Amino acid sequence: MRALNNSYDVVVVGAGPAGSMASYNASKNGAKTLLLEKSQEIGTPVRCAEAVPRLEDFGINPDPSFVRSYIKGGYLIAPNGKQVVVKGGKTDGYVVERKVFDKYLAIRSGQAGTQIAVKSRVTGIEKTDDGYNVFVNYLGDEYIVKTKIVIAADGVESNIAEYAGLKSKKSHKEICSCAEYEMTNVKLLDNEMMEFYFGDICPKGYIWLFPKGDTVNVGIGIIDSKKRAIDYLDEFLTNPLVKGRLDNAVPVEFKVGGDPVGGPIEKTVADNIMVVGDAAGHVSPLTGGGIGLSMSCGLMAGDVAAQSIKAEDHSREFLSAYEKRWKEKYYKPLMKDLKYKTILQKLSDEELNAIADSIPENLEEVDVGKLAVKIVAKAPSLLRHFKELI
Ligand SMILES: Cc1cc2nc3c(=O)[nH]c(=O)nc-3n(C[C@H](O)[C@H](O)[C@H](O)COP(=O)(O)OP(=O)(O)OC[C@H]3O[C@@H](n4cnc5c(N)ncnc54)[C@H](O)[C@@H]3O)c2cc1C
Repeated sequence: MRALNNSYDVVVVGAGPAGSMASYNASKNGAKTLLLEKSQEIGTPVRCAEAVPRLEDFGINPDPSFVRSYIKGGYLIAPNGKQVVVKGGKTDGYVVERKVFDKYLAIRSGQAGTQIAVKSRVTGIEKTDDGYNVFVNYLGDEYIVKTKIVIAADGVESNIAEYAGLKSKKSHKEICSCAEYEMTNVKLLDNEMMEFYFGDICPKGYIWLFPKGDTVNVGIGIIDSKKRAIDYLDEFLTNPLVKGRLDNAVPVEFKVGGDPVGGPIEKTVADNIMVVGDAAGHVSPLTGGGIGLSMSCGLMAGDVAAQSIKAEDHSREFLSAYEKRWKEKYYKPLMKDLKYKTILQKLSDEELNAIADSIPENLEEVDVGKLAVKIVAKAPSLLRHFKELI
């Protein structure tokens, strides 16, 4: 493989959204960059519900080749069936075909100058005087690629950062176990709205229905439960909450995966290395969404990598500009989401019902104080959670 017989300014491990965006920005800003992906086809296997934020905010045209649905909001559905409608903001976006979308992002990076090697698994990295040796297995042959900077974008299964002593191990309580059917013949409440179900039917997580053109992603994410995610999902298919809407549904794809919802890791840079995306915990602990965050933090890492090459300074101090940038933008919101998730996980079905029953149709006209009093009147046990929020 020609691309592996070379040395680079920047080697990015993993061609997910984080890696493709990081390599795109590194190349665009002049760094000689290699993107390594262990899969033979970028974007596969898919382990995702495929909802992405407004792509226009990343300068990406929402091309029909990968956009399957436009999303204008979602229904949050309590155990008693009460629906709370949320629209705009973070719920505004698309459901994409990730196999095509991830490949599109890699192609875009290749067109900016990135060398790409697929079916190339990184098996280790070794610190050198000013950079790293990256060990790559390609079709059974071992290669050593020299680089000044490594960007670890190797997702939830990440071990590249740990080779550099950066990542703390996440416990199984911080990884959401997910299972998902992509199904056709599903009747949605609205073809432009997502549906989210909460409560005992999906312990410490939620069930989702995301419109995807002529199919729907029907999935579940749970934590630390007695049964497997797929068992809860199969039970849900006949739940009265979706009565008559999934009766004729047939799966055309099945996906499983882990979502790191324990919050961001603290240290994401060391000399000659940066960590980004799922590998860095750049995922909302509340929603499990990480594509937008990975893309955004990937751009930041690629930008700082290119600056570091120009400045001929690849030290931790220089690369800290990346950590400073993502923390300024995302650290507080991620920690807030972590707090909300922790509270949400403790709510009983009765408490979830009390909250949903008290929330008016028009959320914009809500007086938060009066709403809190109304909710606590319905379920006094909720008072302890309000105290946690203060
Ligand atoms: C079931 C499920 C549903 C989800 N739904 C959504 C959703 O609807 N919206 C959303 O925003 N987020 C969702 N997420 C989260 C989202 O998928 C991730 O946050 C996102 O993919 C992170 O991007 P990334 O580039 O960091 O990692 P990834 O997309 O995981 O990419 C990492 C890449 O690194 C490669 N790699 C790993 N190790 C090596 C190695 N040693 N050598 C070479 N290559 C390697 C992998 O093959 C992979 O291609 C979901 C997650 C799950 C599990």
